[in-house]
Amino acid sequence: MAAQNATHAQVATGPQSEPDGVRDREIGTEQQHLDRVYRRLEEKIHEAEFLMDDAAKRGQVGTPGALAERDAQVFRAGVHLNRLNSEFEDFLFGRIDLLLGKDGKKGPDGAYTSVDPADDAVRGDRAEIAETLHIGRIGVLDADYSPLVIDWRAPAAAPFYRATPVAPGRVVRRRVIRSKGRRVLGVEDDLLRPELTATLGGDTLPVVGDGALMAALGQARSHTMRDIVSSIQAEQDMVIRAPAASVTEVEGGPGTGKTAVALHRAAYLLYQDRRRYAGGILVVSPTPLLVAYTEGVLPSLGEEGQVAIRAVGSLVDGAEADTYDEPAVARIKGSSRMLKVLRKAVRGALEGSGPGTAAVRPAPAGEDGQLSLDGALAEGNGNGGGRRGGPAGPPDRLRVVAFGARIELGAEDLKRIRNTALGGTAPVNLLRPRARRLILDALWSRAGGPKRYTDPELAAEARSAFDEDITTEDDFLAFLDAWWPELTPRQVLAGMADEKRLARSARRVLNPRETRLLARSLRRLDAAGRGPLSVHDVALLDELETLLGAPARPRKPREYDPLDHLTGLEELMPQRSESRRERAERLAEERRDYAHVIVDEAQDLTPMQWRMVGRRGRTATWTIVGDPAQSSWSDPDEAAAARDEALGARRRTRFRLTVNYRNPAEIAELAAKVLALAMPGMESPAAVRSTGVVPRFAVAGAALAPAVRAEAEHLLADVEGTVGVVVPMARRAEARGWLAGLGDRVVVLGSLEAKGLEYDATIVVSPAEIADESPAGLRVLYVALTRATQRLTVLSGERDDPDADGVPDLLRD
Ligand SMILES: Nc1ncnc2c1ncn2[C@@H]1O[C@H](COP(=O)(O)OP(=O)(O)OP(=O)(O)O)[C@@H](O)[C@H]1O
Repeated sequence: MAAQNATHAQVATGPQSEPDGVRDREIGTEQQHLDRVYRRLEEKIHEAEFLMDDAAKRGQVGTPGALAERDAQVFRAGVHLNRLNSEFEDFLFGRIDLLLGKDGKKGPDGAYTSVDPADDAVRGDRAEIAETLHIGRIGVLDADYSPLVIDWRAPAAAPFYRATPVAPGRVVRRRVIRSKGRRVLGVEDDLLRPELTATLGGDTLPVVGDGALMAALGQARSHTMRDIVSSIQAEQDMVIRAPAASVTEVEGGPGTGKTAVALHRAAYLLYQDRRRYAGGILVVSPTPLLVAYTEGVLPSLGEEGQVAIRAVGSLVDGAEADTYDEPAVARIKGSSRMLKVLRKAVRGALEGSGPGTAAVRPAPAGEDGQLSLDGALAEGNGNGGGRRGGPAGPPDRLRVVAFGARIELGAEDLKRIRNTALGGTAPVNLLRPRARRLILDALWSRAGGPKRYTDPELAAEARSAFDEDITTEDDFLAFLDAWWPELTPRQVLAGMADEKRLARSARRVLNPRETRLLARSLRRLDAAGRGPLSVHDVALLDELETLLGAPARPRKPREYDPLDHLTGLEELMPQRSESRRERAERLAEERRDYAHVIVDEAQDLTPMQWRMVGRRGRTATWTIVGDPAQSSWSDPDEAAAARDEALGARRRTRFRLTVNYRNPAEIAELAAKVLALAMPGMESPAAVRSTGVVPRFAVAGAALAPAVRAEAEHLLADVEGTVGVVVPMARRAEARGWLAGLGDRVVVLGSLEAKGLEYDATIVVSPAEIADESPAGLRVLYVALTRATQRLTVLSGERDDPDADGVPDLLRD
C-alpha cells in the first residue's frame, strides 16, 4: 500500500481500540494544559505591567535604559498574547510521551534523536511513561523554568518528527493536537511502540484517532500554502535540521514537500542561530505566483523579519518581471553564451553605433600660457538622447588650445585611449576616471608639457593647473559625458534591440537567426530601457550591472536587538509594524549579499540566472531544492555547470525526498507515464494516499472554450477548494475569457506558471500543445499533471490523438 511509504503513515494506531468518551477525556487533558500555558502567558504580562508601574511610581528605578526595556517587555508580552489569540490557532500542536532515557549524544544538527530508552525503561512488555513534552510554534517556560511548550525547532522536539516504529527511540506515543484560539478541538495519536503496554501515572496510555498526516493531506486547498509543522515527516525533518554548512541539496519528485521543507528550514535556521542569519535569508522562487502562494508560511511559523522571498524575475531592484519570452528567445537569454554578448554590448554602447563628429573647441590659451576653454562646440554629439541604442556617435575628436597652440586628439588617439582604459578589470562605469586621466595625459603630452618644465616641482604644479583648467570646463565635461557616458544596464539592454549593433556584439556567439530573435524581443523597451521586462531580461540586467558597476550601496545589517531576550518567552518577535512589501523593499535595498540562500525549483534556473543568484550568496550557506524531472530549461548540463560555478568548491550534502504527499496514487500513476517519456529511467515518488478516483479524460478538439468551462463547472461542484486550469502559455489570455465569471476558486495558469503550485482539482488543457511548446515541453507537461490533490481532468485539443476513451497518445501506456 502506498501509504506505507510515509513514516507517519507506517505507524500503528495501537492495539487499544478507542472506547467511548476517551477522545473527550483526552481533549480535556490537553485543554487543561493549554489553559495552563495561557495562564502563564497572562502572568508574564501582569509581571511586566507591575514592573513598569512600580518603576513609574518610584520615579527612578534603574537607568532610563532599564525603564525603556521594561516598557518594551510589557509591549512585547502583550503582542505575544495577542498573536497567540489571533494568529496561532494551533499554536500548541504536538505532544510526545517518552520512556525513561539514557543520555544520548547530540547529532551534528543539534537533535537528540539517537537517545535510547534506559535499560530498565521497559520491563517485559510493560513500560511507564517517564516524560511528556508539549510542542508548539514557540517555546513557553513556566515560572520555575520548566518547559510548558517546546519550540518545534528545539533539539528536544526532534523526536516528535523523527521517531518511526522502526526507530522509535524513547517515543511511545506521538500526539497531534488541533486547537483554535484557546480551545482544543481534537487529538490524533500515533503509537510508535505498539508492542508495549504503556502506562502514564499508572493508567493505560490511551490512543485516539488514525494519525494526523492523512487528515492534513485530505484538507481542501486555498490560494495560500499552509505550514506542515504538525506533521513534518522524518525524512523531511532530516533536511530541515541539517547543519547549515556549505550547501544542502535536496532532490525529490513533485509533491514530496521540497518547498514546504525549504521554508521550514529557513525558520529552523533562524531559531538555531539568529545572529548568524541577521544578514538575511533569501528564498528564490520561480514565479510571483509561487511567492504569493508561499509567503504566508514563514509568518505562520513566527518568522518574517529576516526572510525575503523573491521571484527570480524580481531579484534586481526595481525590476518586477512577470512576462515570459517565447521558448527560443528564453533559450538564448538564459544561456551562458550571453555573457560574451553582454561584455561586447557594453563596449559597443560605449563606442556608439557609428562614427561621431563631435568635437570640443576650446578658446586660445590664457595669458599665463595655460590652457583655457570656452565656447566649446559639440557637433552632432550624440549622447543617446532619444535615439534607441543608447549613446550613439560619441565625439571622435577633442580639440583644445594650450600654450597658444591648438592641440587635438583625433579618432585614432581616442580609440587607443579607450582601449587602454578598457584594459582595466574594473567595471566600465568605474573606469571613467581612468579614461579621463589618460585623456589628460595625452593632451599634456601633445601640448609639449613635459618638455616645457625641467624642474619636476614646477612641472607637477603646471600639470595640476593644466588638469584643473581643463576639467573644470563644462565643455570638457560634456565631451567626457559623450565620449565615456555613465551607462545604465537598461540603456545597454535597450541598445541591443538594434539588430546591426547586436550582430557586432554577438559575432561568432549567436547565429543570425538568434541575433534577430534577441534584438526583436528587446524592442519592448524604449531607448532608456523603460518598458516591460521578461523574466530572463532580469538576469541580463544584473549581469550588466556587474559589468558596468553600480554605485556602492551602504550596508545596513539589522542590528542585534538586546530586547529580543527580555520577555522570558523563548522566542524573538519580528517587527510587526512593517508591511510585507516594505520589508521586502528594505531587504532588497539593504542587501545583495545574504547569509543563507534558499533556491526553490532550482532545476529551472538558467545559467544566467545562476550567475545572478550566485552573486547574492557569495559568502552564504545554501539550501537548494529541485527536481530535474520538472526542469523547463532545455540544456540541463549547461545549467549544472553554471550552478557549480555559482556554488564554487563548497562542500555539498545531498538529500532525497521520496514520498509524494500531494497527488493521490491514481494521478501520480498517470503522471509517471509522461515522466517515462521525458526522463526514461527516472523514478517517480510513491504517493502516500489514494482516493479511488481515477483521472478523467475529455475530448474537446477545436472547441476548447465550452469544454474547459463545462469541466471547470463540474469540478467546482466536485471539490471544496481550488480548481487550476493549466493551458499552453500561448493560450493564457483567451483561457481567462473562457472561464470569466466562475469566481476566484478557479485559476488559469500558463504551463510555465504552474510550477510549485497545487489545486484541489486541475484541468490540463491540450497536453500535446504544452509538450510541443518548448524543447523541455514533456517535463513541463509532467509539472502540469502533478498539481492536483484530489481530481485531474485531461482535456484533449486538436493536436492530441485521443483513443476511444479520450486518453491522448502522450498518456497511453
Ligand atoms: N509532512 C507533511 N505533512 C502535511 N502535508 C505535507 C507534508 N509534506 C508535504 N505536504 C504537502 O504536500 C504538498 C506538496 O508539498 P510541496 O509543494 O512542498 O512539494 P514540492 O516537492 O515542492 O512539489 P513540486 O516539486 O511539485 O513543487 C503541499 O500541500 C504540502 O503542504
